[in-house]
Amino acid sequence: MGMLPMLLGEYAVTVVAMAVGFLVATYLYEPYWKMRHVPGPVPLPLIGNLHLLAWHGPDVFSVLARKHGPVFRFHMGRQALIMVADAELCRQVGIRKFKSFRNRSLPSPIAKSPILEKGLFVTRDSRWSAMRNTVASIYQPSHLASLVPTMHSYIQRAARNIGGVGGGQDVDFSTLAVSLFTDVMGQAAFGLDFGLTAADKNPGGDSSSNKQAQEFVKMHAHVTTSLKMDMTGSLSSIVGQLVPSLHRPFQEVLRRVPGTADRETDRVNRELRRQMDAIVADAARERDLHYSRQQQKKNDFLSVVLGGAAEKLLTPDYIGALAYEHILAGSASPAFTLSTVVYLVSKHPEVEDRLLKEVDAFFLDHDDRLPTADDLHTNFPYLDQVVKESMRFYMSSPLVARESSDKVDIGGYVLPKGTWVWLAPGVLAKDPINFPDPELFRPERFDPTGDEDKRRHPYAFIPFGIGPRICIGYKFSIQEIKLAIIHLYRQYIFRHSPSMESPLQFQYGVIVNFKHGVKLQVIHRHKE
Ligand code: HEM
Repeated sequence: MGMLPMLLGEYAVTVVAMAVGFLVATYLYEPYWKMRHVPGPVPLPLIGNLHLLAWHGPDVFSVLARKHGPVFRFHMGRQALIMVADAELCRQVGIRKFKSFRNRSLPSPIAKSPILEKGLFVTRDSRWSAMRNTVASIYQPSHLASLVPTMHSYIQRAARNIGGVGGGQDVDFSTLAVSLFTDVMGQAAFGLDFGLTAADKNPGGDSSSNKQAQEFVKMHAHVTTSLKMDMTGSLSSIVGQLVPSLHRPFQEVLRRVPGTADRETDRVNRELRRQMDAIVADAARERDLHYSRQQQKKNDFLSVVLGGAAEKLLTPDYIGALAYEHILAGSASPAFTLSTVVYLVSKHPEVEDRLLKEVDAFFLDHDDRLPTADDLHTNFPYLDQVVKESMRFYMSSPLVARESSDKVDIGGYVLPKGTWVWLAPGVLAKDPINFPDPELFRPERFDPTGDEDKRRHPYAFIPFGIGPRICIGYKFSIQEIKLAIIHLYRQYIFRHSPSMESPLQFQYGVIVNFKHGVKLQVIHRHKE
């Protein structure tokens, strides 16, 4: 062998290695290069700016907005996000330029989740608008008002259940709130009583329907908590965040490997799909039976969607996904909000005092009065402020995702088609310009007759998102949360358990959740 071929061989290896290095660097840095005209922190290879999120938690977005201005770049792995942290610019993205921002941009583990991909949250363009128009009727005020008695009976049932935990014992309020709203949503979405808050049912009971419901909810909890965005999810979802195109191949391989989180997620997704399909098929059969017997129509989500002209648009798989999405979206966020209200109120005696006075005044001389949807809207002004301030203080969805469908200018920055633009309601909620002393819990700041409320930008407080793509369950949740608070505070007050950590710790997934629950002590207000 002569020297020349050997040198050529080494040379070829070097050239190939350099070419591969160049291609990898180009692949990783291309998104940064395209967005370099937008200010922001320098991304590291592969992880982008995720290390900042790990260090500071979501406060990082307030820190970056202060440093770089209201429009800045943040790299989630390779993916560039353009963050918008200004109320007027949020209005532009969410409302004024909605035509260019109809769709949500979502990390691959969420967008490709078989359980979510046919729901309203992930669907895009004309299919989304057709689906949204179809289900919007269920959120009309008259339909919501008709749900009050059901909500009421479940809330009373759960409240009785809390009462059973006496003697200064701790309750994990957040778990209880998830059970409560899952029950409410089970009824509202499927017309089924999951019975999670039924005092007369043994939660671990062995009736087969009870067991099935428990299993369903266990899987449901798995879906809610496994969609994490902070690099602590399954291996494929971590890889998917760093290099989105690798998510699917990794998932395909890992779901075959015993013991992996991907395998468990795959099992749960399949099983949930199977159960949802069965529930939809049952509901369709029952509906036909109702029609043939001329019985009164049912008003749960499934029956309404099945009964509408929607059948051509919504095949059973879409209907199943929509109904399931209701349970998923409809239990976790309202439960988070209710738990934060109770947590914050029990820390602020002056707020608790005013709230109790308002609740008691409503029932004065009418002990068995049931608040109507109208009452909830108009007769509890302070409660309204308490709920808003709690949502501002601890926001369950501090980021709202959009994607540009053409070239568009936001705040003086021209963004190419396909840019991921994320609004930051969590940053707006802590901005002293709109919320003086943002670290103080002060419900009165939302008093509509007060100066602070009048001065505030109309889109500075957007915990349910903004524009045509705003949360569809917005009014539904406010109604159930208010109803729950009224019933709870008629009977109890709450105090922090000594075993609860302070300050509260959170985990960041599709929505924010508590790391260790919200542990409270329940005190009966009127001991017989
Ligand atoms: C406190 C409770 C809740 C909060 C804070 C909340 C928050 C949000 C947010 C921030 C969005 C994104 C909006 C946007 O992109 O502009 C959203 C979307 C959505 N929410 Fe909620 N949500 C809550 C309760 C509910 C409930 C009870 C349901 C179901 C009944 C629900 C169903 C949905 C759906 C289906 C979407 C997607 C809407 C679409 O893309 O058209 N949410 N929610």
